[in-house]
Amino acid sequence: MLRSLRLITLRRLFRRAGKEAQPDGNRNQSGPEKPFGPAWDHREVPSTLARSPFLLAARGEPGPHTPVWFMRQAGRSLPEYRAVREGTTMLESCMRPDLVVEITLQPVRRYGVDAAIFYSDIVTPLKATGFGVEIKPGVGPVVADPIRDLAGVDAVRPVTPADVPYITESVQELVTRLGETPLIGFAGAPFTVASYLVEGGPSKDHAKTKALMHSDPKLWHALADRLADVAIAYLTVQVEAGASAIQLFDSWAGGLSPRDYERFVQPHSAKVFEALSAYDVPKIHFGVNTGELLGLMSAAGADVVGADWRVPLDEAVRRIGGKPVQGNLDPALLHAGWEVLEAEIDRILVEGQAAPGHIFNLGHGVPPDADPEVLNRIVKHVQTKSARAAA
Ligand SMILES: Cc1c2[nH]c(c1CCC(=O)O)Cc1[nH]c(c(CCC(=O)O)c1C)Cc1[nH]c(c(CCC(=O)O)c1C)Cc1[nH]c(c(C)c1CCC(=O)O)C2
Repeated sequence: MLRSLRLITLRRLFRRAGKEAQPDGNRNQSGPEKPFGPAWDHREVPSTLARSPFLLAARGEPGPHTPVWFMRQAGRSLPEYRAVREGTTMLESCMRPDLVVEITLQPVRRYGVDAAIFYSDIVTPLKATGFGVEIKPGVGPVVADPIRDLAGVDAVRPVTPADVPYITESVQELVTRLGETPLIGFAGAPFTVASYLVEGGPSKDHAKTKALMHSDPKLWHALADRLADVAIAYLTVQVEAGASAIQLFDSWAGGLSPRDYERFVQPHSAKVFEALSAYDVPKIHFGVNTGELLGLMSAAGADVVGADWRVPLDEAVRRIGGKPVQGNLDPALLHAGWEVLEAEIDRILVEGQAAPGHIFNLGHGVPPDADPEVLNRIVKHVQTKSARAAA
């Protein structure tokens, strides 16, 4: 019954988008020059979570349309977020399942994105073990005692499920509420989290962190190895509670040379991916300004690699070895007007066809001043423009 209802809904969606099967079953009329991959067999309706557009693309399989979600889709750009967050600090809000569930669902409700991302932060698991970290509004994570020695490393420890009952509870509730929309769990990668812990807060050049790597490699590797364990523990809690995919954010790795990345960072991120391979969930890896690192980040063990706007998406696909790709609209263009945006989106959709699966996203997070109406229009455009003809 449910299955046939979904079939009808999907057929209606196809029709609304003006998509009819072509003789070769391989093309919709309104798309750009190149076809959007192989025809999608409508008899294989994604009636389960496993066949949702996001999970199909992440596994490199064809689906009904190119899935779309946004990094930082939950957050200050949404008035409903600002309303529920009033009077609560960021890290407090992460410990309240009622708020976590509501905030995670807000962009799904508003935009109909193809995936939800768990509302939390990369420093939540540190805070949960009593580590001295706060999130300063408009600034980011700030650490009371920056790490300088092995005693500092010992203050960092992975969470156990008993430390974070609110994470398990929030994920379980979300998975129930989201139904066929996948929930992405996430963690900060060892380098990006280490940068906050060594610098004491946000940094543009990561100078202290880089100096530490080279001057005291033993201490660096001890810290990065511990942070790999932190990420593994945090991701494991989310996956055990029902998250369908994970994303490891190495947002600031783009500040490193490939040589330093390979020596000081890749083994630790690889440890995280290796541990998570025990679960049947796609693993996404993302960083900003990582054009020169895409191959190495892919080789760390990701199933899907995210790219920012600095590398054309088809070139990114080549660099990551032909894996599924995520990206890569420049968030700055959210303010450039619809005509510009539409052309960019269409170009990205075409370039994304170089990959066995493409997940549409921004090249970095939604800025706080983004217009939700613009994001809504992007979602609808990606989903209709990329809709594949039924076979
Ligand atoms: C580097 C990093 C952090 N946190 C995160 C990263 C990696 C992703 C990236 O590169 O953006 C990850 C993160 N942080 C947040 C999410 C939630 C889900 C989502 O993407 O919608 C995710 C996935 C919520 C958040 N994390 C934060 C906010 C804003 C806090 C608020 O609303 O008060 C949100 C919604 C705080 C935070 N936390 C951090 C920063 C830089 C900031 C912004 C500080 C500011 O500008 O105020 C550290």
